[in-house]
Amino acid sequence: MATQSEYDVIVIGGGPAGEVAAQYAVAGSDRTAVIVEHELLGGECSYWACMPSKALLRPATVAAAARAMPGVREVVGDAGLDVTAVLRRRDEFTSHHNDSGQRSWSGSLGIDVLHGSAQLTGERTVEVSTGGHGDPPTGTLRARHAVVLATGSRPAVPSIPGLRGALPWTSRDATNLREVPARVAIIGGGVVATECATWLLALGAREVTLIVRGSALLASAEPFAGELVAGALRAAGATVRFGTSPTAVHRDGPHDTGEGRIHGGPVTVTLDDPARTELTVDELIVAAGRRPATAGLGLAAVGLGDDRLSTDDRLAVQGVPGDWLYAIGDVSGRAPLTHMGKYHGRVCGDVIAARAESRPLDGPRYLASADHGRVPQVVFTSPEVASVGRTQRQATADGFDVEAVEVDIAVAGSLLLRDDFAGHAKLVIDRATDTLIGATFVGTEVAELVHAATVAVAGRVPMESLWHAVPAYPTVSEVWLRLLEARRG
Ligand SMILES: Cc1cc2nc3c(=O)[nH]c(=O)nc-3n(C[C@H](O)[C@H](O)[C@H](O)COP(=O)(O)OP(=O)(O)OC[C@H]3O[C@@H](n4cnc5c(N)ncnc54)[C@H](O)[C@@H]3O)c2cc1C
Ligand SMILES: NC(=O)c1ccc[n+]([C@@H]2O[C@H](COP(=O)([O-])OP(=O)(O)OC[C@H]3O[C@@H](n4cnc5c(N)ncnc54)[C@H](O)[C@@H]3O)[C@@H](O)[C@H]2O)c1
Repeated sequence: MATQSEYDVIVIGGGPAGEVAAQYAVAGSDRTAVIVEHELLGGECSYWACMPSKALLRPATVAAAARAMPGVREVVGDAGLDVTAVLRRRDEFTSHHNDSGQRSWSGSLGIDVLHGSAQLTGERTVEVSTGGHGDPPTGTLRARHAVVLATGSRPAVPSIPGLRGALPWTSRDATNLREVPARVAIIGGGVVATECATWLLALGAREVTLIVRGSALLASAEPFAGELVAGALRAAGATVRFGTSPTAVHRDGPHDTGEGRIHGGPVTVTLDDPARTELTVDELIVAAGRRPATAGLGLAAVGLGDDRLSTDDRLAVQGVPGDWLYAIGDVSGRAPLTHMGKYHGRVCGDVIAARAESRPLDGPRYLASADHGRVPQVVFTSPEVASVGRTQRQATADGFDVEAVEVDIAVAGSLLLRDDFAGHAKLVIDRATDTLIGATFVGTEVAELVHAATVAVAGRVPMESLWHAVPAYPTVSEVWLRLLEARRG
């Protein structure tokens, strides 16, 4: 059990959001904090999500760039990736699922870490079971100032007959794969599905089929993003089936062989198309979204009626008086991205510190305003999709009178990067204020382009001023000039 039972701040969940909240809540003070974590300190992001997925994707990007470059392609040839070496590097990125580095970090800040499952039992009171959920509690902690819920999210598994019993892969298996299935079907057409299809093809999967119930990949992005990613996945050998969902799943001999290993015999997926098409694959991956991890958190004990949390912009949970309960990161139901969870952690930690010291919460520092129309995201497919703020469709739905401008990315910098560079960019401009409210870039390695757009959106920089932000030559950022020129006509 903990070295003490009373802390200034108790954080439930030691993912990126929880860690940062604890750090900011105690920074420069003698306040005490504990993080209760039932798996590994560092959370989903470090061991099963961002880190392993990006470690699997980067070698494919580098190999494709090398193969596209005369003078280099003659040296690298057509050979596929060295799968063993890629997986070894992936395992280094996830610290072989050893969180001692994270624990040293928290120790260096004076933050205690308690291994166990936590649940709320009343105001400022948290019960911890060191065994797991459902086990008898092993201790009760009390928070003097705040309890922060940072429990993340869980994959949603649709109720399709036979699906759960077939022991399909979730993103945890796909990011921690130990063997590459030759034939794979993926349920979903969102971020996990498209990134996962990209690395599976690069690692040598022979048949990859995306089963997409809607009519687009990456449906919440600008439509051209999903179209370009679908085209690239098909060119790499994937099959993308739109407008269809599985109606039944059957597996011969499902067997829990462990994370990232093929879970039994062949899987047959029946689709709801008129032909009742059956796909037979070696592994099925569920990438159908994620749900906030609120189950078993004891929300009813603090008067919350259901399992959905809603927070104000100080990240305090609404419906709980006294400003002692906060929710951040994926569990908050706000943008489910690591950088946004860490941002919540910074805002929430600062709010807790100010309230503990009876300081006024003046100024924008204490409000998580970036959640509203200013969220950046990069989808690390090939091509990448980098975006911030609202799409044209979202902006119109939100009542903005918008102007959109778009161009292909074909500038000196992009041609220098790759002879075959292909990409597209779009700006969404609010006519009333003449400021940028959304931007999307699709193309090879456009990830680093998005922060300039984020600065313009967050800073409400007038379009007129952007004209004087001169992009260096020759860089892919010259696309900004092309966009502004296209707008001038
Ligand atoms: C495959 C994949 C790839 C992704 N790639 C990216 C990316 O490239 N960039 C990006 O920004 N985002 C990415 N994401 C999203 C990102 O992983 C999440 O947004 C991020 O992990 C959320 O952080 P968090 O701290 O809110 O939750 P988590 O990282 O989920 O951490 C929550 C922690 O709480 C613990 N916990 C839960 N309940 C309890 C309890 N009752 N008691 C004690 N501990 C508990 C869990 O064990 C976990 O460690 C990806 C997601 C997936 C699935
Ligand atoms: N690079 C990144 O930033 C990154 C990478 C991976 C994941 N993530 C985060 O993780 C979250 C989860 O990703 P995701 O891809 O699982 O979710 P998503 O919401 O992006 O996509 C879910 C997909 O599953 C489909 N779907 C949902 N329910 C279904 C059902 N019952 N039957 C068939 N299809 C169904 C949806 O139509 C959609 O295509 C995302 O919100 C994203 O923020 C981020």
